[in-house]
Amino acid sequence: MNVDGKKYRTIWLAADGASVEIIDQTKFPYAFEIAKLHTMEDAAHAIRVMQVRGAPLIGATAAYGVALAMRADPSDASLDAACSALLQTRPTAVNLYWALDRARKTLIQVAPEGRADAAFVLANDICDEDIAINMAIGMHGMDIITAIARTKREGEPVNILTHCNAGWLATVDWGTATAPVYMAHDSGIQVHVWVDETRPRNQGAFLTAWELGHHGVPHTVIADNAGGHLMQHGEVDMVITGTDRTTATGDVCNKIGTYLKALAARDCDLPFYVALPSPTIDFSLSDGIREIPIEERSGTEVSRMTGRTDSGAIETINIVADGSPVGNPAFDVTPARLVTGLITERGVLGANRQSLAEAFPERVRVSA
Ligand SMILES: CSC[C@@H](O)[C@@H](O)C(=O)COP(=O)(O)O
Repeated sequence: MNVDGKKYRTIWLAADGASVEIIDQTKFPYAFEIAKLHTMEDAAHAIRVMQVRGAPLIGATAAYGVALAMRADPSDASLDAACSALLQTRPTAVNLYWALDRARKTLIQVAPEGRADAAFVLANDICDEDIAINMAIGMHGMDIITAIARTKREGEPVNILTHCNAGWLATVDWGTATAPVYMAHDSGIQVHVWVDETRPRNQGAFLTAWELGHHGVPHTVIADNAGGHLMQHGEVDMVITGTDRTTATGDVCNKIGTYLKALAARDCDLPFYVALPSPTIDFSLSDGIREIPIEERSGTEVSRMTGRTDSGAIETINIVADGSPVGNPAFDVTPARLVTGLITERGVLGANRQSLAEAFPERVRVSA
């Protein structure tokens, strides 16, 4: 997407052809900075500390991480070591496993002397595919927004609530949940986005607000707890979130607090959509609540807050009573029964085994 008139992806091969550049997302919303990854360890670090984050971008970064490892040492042992080191970086988004599995299966068939080049081609393909997938998600999701827009009075926007950042910063470009929003906005449909996930990491306030603002999409940041109230008062027309892992049965795992939005949407009889690229589907799982590993992150993300003071300094403060233990589960699972539809690159699907299997038969066979 455009940042101050210049087109960016979130990750790309640097001009030197040997390193990889990323937008450093730990600097948002105060600075737009590019960081360089020279080694597989740099890529693993970038995923671990969330310089890059969001399920599709984690997968793309892992693929580049393998390529950097192959440039340093293209042996079988190095390939295995790189895949297993990168797999340890974050547990919940299945795109990480998907990208590494694809990289390993592809590269093991290539002679070591050709592996680095093949690995960079593969990483680049994964990035290009992610963009194409998100554009298709955008087109399918835009149809839903268009239908709601037709029910609105002149000048009234379609109000969309999204949680966390499933925007272009979470992918290579366009985003998943935001792709329909950007496409609707670009085609002249009036949209307004309620932006939340203000805690624990402020991904909505820091990232989604930043990217919507830079694209000129009208939006309002709200506290996480405000969503249900706005739904009860007719201020929300639909919810669209992303997902880090979706089971074969349509259960959806996404940033903590997504489940509560889905419950409120159901109580208010509002559509709750989840936008996802097919690499986010884990066809090996059937029960999201029991089977999806949930990342437990540092309690300091809850007990501290970082922000910019009026004088421009970035400071971190403590906000929890001294001595109180703090828990920080980073994701939750929304059961399929609460999901109105899954917006995928192959259309809007029912959140159930049959719809997913019919839309992606080649994936079912591979994981069966
Ligand atoms: C298109 S991204 C979907 C999800 O990855 C996104 O909603 C999310 O939960 C990101 O969590 P994060 O912890 O920032 O990696």
